[in-house]
This record gives sequence, structure tokens and C-alpha cells, in this order.
Amino acid sequence: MDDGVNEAGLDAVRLKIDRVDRQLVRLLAARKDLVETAARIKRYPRYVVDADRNEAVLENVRRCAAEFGLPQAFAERVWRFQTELWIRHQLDLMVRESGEIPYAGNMSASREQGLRTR
Ligand SMILES: C=C(O[C@@H]1C=C(C(=O)O)C=C[C@H]1O)C(=O)O
Repeated sequence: MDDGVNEAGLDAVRLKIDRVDRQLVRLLAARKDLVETAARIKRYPRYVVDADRNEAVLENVRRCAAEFGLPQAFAERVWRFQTELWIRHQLDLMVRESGEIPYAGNMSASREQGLRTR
């Protein structure tokens, strides 16, 4: 780079970004284990999507975002997208572990509940 860009400063901040990413991945892996436990408790695909719980999760995340200085709209978009991925993950897990076929109703239900990224 040119134009007097502080390359050493950029390298240093990127190192910190990589460290934060490592922590984020660790936390997501911990969430994955819990989401899988929830899936095993639910047992059936028809119980995977829970609109009330999705809303409660979003409300909690908005509160945390305000607390930690993350823009709420940003947090909300990440969580809506994430929730869709977790729902898919649970359905995939059920298929893997029980051979149960998830019916299309689940994903269309999640779309109706506004879980798609907009
Ligand atoms: C993990 C669950 O399953 C789904 C995924 C959720 C999540 O990722 O937070 C929340 C509700 C459900 O739609 C759950 O019911 O708690």
C-alpha cells in the first residue's frame, strides 16, 4: 500500500482481528453443542422452529448489543441469519441421527417468521 498508510499498524490490528475471530469461532462451537442438545430434546423436526423463542433470543441480543456498543440493526441481521442456519443445522442433525425426513413446512415456517436475511 502507499499514500502514507501505516502498514505496521494495519498488520497489528489484523492480528487482533484474527484473535477475536478465534474467540468468536470458539463461542459459536459452544452454541452449536447447545443447539444440538436442544435438537435431541425436541426429537422431531416439527418442534425445531420456535417463533416465540426466536423473538426472545433477538430481544436478548438487542439488549446485549446496546450494552456492548454493537449497532442493534447489525446484531439483529447477524442473529436472524444465524438462527436460520441453526434451524437448518438441527434439521440436518435429526436426519443424520434418526433418518427422519424434515418436511418442507419447517423451512417455509421459518421464512414466514422472518428468519431469512433481508
Ligand atoms: C435452539 C433452538 O431451536 C431453534 C433455534 C434457536 C436459536 O438458534 O437460538 C431458537 C429457537 C428455535 O427456532 C431452541 O428451540 O432453543
